[in-house]
Amino acid sequence: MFAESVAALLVTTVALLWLLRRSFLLPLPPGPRGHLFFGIPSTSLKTEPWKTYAGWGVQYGAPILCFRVYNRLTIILNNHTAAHDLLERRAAIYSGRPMSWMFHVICGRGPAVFNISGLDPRHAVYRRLLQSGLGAQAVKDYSPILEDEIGVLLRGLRETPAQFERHIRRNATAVIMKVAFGYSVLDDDDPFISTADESSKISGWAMAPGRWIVDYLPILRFVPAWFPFAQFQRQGAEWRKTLEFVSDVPHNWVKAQIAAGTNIPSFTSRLLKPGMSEEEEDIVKWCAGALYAGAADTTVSALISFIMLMALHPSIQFQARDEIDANIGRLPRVSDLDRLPLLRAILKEVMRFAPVGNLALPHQATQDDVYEAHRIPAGSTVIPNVWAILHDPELYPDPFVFDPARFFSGSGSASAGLSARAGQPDPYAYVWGFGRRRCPGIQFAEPALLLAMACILHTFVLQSAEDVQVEFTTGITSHIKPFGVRFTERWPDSQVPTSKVFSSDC
Ligand code: HEM
Repeated sequence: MFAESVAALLVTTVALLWLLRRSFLLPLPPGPRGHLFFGIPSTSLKTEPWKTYAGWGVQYGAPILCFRVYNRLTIILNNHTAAHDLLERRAAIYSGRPMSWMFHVICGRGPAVFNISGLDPRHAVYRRLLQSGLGAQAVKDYSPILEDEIGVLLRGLRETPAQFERHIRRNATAVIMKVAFGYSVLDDDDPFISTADESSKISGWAMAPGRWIVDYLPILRFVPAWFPFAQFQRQGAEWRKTLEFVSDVPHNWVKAQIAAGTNIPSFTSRLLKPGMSEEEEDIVKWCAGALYAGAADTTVSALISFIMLMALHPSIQFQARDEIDANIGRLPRVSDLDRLPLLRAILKEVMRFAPVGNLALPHQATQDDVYEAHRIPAGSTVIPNVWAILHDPELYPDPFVFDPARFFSGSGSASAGLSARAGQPDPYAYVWGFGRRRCPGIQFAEPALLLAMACILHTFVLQSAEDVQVEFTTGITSHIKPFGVRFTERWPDSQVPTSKVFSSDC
């Protein structure tokens, strides 16, 4: 008996040692190692880093890469299998967010939905509230808001088409401010319009790898702002004010409206209950703020890409317009969208060709792990290279060709002339992110985008110069760099009364 116990102990010890040895001795995934102390210079990641990562994938012949900036490790997942295996199948240990001392602590954004760790109990509460507030039923309730705001958008495009970006941005902000807070954006100078754009830029700057010394030496967060080298404290304090404006002002505005009995139903007013604890109210505030932060810049990027790509591809534009004319025959409404399969395929192709988030958002490994004989240490930042996946020629032949037929197998006039390439993987598996951090706004974003797309094509013909070079901006969300698009009205005033075209009742 004694001998058996000793043998069992020995076997267990050897097995444990073997396992430990295996994971400690396994190499990190391949990738550029850079300088012994500094690692990779962060300046090399300033412009379109997704292309740099894809290039490294070819150079090192591996779909999963590793590099270091100072003392922080980043793992890049350059293909769909690695992204799926780690971020979906092992979501339990890949749902963290990398700590950004600059953004989370100095700018005060730690508790935000986007930033909170997947292990924090608040994460599950946030997700539950967002899913119920953005689910199919909620979207039905918000349809009148979408339809009303489309009227304002079309009017703006008609009056000052050259400013189409400004109109699109106004529309995205107005919709989400109404949904989240019941707040009406009345004019283009509303502070929430410019702040949406600014907040998104601040998030990108504050989380840029290698930019803030405090991210690599967190002890520096205690250095006072007046200290000569503490520029990060001064900049952080300024950004904090802008970001707090976005979360606190509308929340307090809803509370004041409720107290005065003048509130209109919104995500926030539905969730705020008398006698709520401070903690519960704080959760509501961060969730509503996440609607604004999640929706405002992303939908702008997708819609602007759509407009530019339609202007560059008139034959696809006209087929989509024919589908709208044949299946609906008037200004579309939310309830009509299921009758526009070609338009949905176009949206998928816009999001594949010009992804809104080329690197989604970074996840963090919360435990040591081993993948394909490589070690992934706990605490590593894990980035899915969505751009590389969506431009992988094995998944999407001729990936740099804009071709909605990849996702359209319909028949009839709308499909005439489209190449028979349907059946390529649905880009929605990647463009919305992965696992437990996947975008909770999908059910809201898709109809909002489709409605705007359908109404724009119903109302205007879009044209651009032919020799335009499509280029992209770098940021958490990426945009096609703007070029001129001409909007020609399909229904001159004399034929269709304005109120008929632009009212949501028609
Ligand atoms: C074109 C539109 C949109 C795209 C492409 C998009 C894409 C994404 C992506 C890639 C992520 C990160 C997922 C990950 O970490 O794996 C994300 C997260 C998120 N999105 Fe969206 N999104 C869009 C619209 C929206 C809208 C309309 C809302 C809300 C109304 C929203 C709310 C959020 C929130 C709250 C998160 C954070 C989830 C978390 O960290 O747990 N998004 N989105």
